[in-house]
Amino acid sequence: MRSEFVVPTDLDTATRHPRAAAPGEPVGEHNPVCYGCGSRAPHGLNLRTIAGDGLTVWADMAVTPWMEGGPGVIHGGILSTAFDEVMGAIPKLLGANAVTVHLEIDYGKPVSVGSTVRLHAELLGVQRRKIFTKAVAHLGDPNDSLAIAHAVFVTIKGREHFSDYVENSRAADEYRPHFTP
Ligand SMILES: CCCCCCCCCCCCCCCC(=O)SCCNC(=O)CCNC(=O)[C@H](O)C(C)(C)COP(=O)(O)OP(=O)(O)OC[C@H]1O[C@@H](n2cnc3c(N)ncnc32)[C@H](O)[C@@H]1OP(=O)(O)O
Repeated sequence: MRSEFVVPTDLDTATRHPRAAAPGEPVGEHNPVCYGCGSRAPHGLNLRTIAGDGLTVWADMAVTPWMEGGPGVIHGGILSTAFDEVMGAIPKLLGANAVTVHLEIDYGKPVSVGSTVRLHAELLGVQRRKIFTKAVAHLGDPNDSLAIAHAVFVTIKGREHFSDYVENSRAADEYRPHFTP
């Protein structure tokens, strides 16, 4: 499948954090009310991302009727959200808090409502605070991809980054103690 994302040639390697989820274990939600992974998000994907071998993760997403875009197929924005979420678990394997600064999707084939898509993401490398990732969506054969995504995440200091916004969170009551000096 075609992708024009240019992966820098001078990326550094990185190692899995000693306390990161082991292969086969869920990576865990970064926010219980996150649209992508939150188990308590009233609307959302409720994706459960699992650590793979090395610096990889995967998740399965059932494509249900509310995800429809074109007749009978998934909306590209939903697939994009799922990619962002799954690739966003890679920084956690490195023990880092990070947010997306760049997300690029190449859509190769329509994805049918009723199917279950597997999203598989891997670390490409790091460069200073930047974390480069790639992901593939498929129906069981990773070599027969439906779509490919690339994303760049940048590490942040969680409290600093979210302090001006945390009061807007549905879970503000739970977060407040962590943000009070
Ligand atoms: C109790 C506490 C709880 C806290 C718990 C936290 C949990 C962890 C939450 C995770 C949540 C994930 C959720 C899902 C994924 C989202 O949905 S994330 C949401 C969408 N993303 C955002 O809102 C990010 C908005 N952007 C920003 O806030 C700022 O750009 C950032 C990320 C803080 C970076 O700003 P900065 O610190 O000033 O850094 P800056 O020097 O501009 O950039 C750093 C590097 O990134 C590069 N860069 C910046 N933008 C780009 C770009 N668009 N393309 C390529 N490179 C870029 C820069 O060139 C620079 O590179 P180098 O100079 O090292 O080569």
